[in-house]
Amino acid sequence: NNDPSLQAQSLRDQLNDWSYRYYVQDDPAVPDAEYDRVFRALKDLEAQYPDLVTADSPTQRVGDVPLDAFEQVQHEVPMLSLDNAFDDEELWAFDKRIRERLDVSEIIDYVAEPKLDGLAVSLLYENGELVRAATRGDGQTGENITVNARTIRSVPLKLRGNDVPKRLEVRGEVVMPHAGFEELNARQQEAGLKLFANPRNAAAGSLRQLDSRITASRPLEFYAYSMAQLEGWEHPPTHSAMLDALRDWGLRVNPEIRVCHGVEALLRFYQGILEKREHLDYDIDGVVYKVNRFDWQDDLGFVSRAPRWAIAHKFPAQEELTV
Ligand SMILES: Cc1c[n+]2nc(N)[nH]c2nc1OC(C)C
Repeated sequence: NNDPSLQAQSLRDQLNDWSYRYYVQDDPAVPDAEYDRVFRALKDLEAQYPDLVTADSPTQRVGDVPLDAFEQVQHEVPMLSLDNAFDDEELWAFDKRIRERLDVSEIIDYVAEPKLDGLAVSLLYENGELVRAATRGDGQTGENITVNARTIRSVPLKLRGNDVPKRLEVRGEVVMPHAGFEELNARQQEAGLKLFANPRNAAAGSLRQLDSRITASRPLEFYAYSMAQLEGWEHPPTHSAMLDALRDWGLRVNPEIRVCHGVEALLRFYQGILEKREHLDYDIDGVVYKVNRFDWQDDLGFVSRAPRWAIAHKFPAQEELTV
């Protein structure tokens, strides 16, 4: 077909499909060179017909004009922190408190997730389009980092499929993988610039850049771990069903996440992730357990700043890496 608008649409769809395969399914469909070739073809087509450019085009990820400052964002649903458990007894006590409060005798299903050591971020999608990204800040007020979040390839600019919520707020962690961190510090060293102390600081520094071209040059990845606002879609009954929905919409969800039946299963998961820890591509500082059923999460609610229905089970501190 020689209709440039149809050509542009088909190139965009092709590139977005390949990105989904690469980032969400961890199963690339084509070599990077093929992706780049089609990307350049779209770029050329858009240069020839500028009014064909759409906000969700993969070519629109790198902003240009740096911001003077970050706007503030009020989180409609506060971004809370987590209580910690440092040993098995505290975990048994956590489970006991929950069963007593719910007044149930059955074994509780939890979702167990690696706790990524990065930066918590909120992504807001309206009618499937990414309209705003914000840092956690103090949990109530964060910074608007939308232009910077758009540069992260594993953040979809548009939700996948045509049956998407009217409004969806996704929460997750932005991390910098070890390999990217080492390369970045090598470049910083070369250029006589300051080195980053650890991947978490490097991710924070990269996300809070006023110039999104710098952010675009940094190896950042996003992993979704929960949903805050949801409109125009039937709320999933469990956290695990919610994570499946996020994957279907094109959000990357950590592949290590498991549903665990009771505390023994949580402790096995904890041991398993602890053994995997040094082979993972990114830093983690523990695992997070969440009651799977949302009706029970609602019954349990929150104490002051943290949910009663979730807890972080931290690892012993890693010997500090000497940079
Ligand atoms: C603060 C936080 C951090 N993390 N990290 C993971 N993996 N899940 C997760 N959930 C969080 O909060 C929810 C329990 C709301």
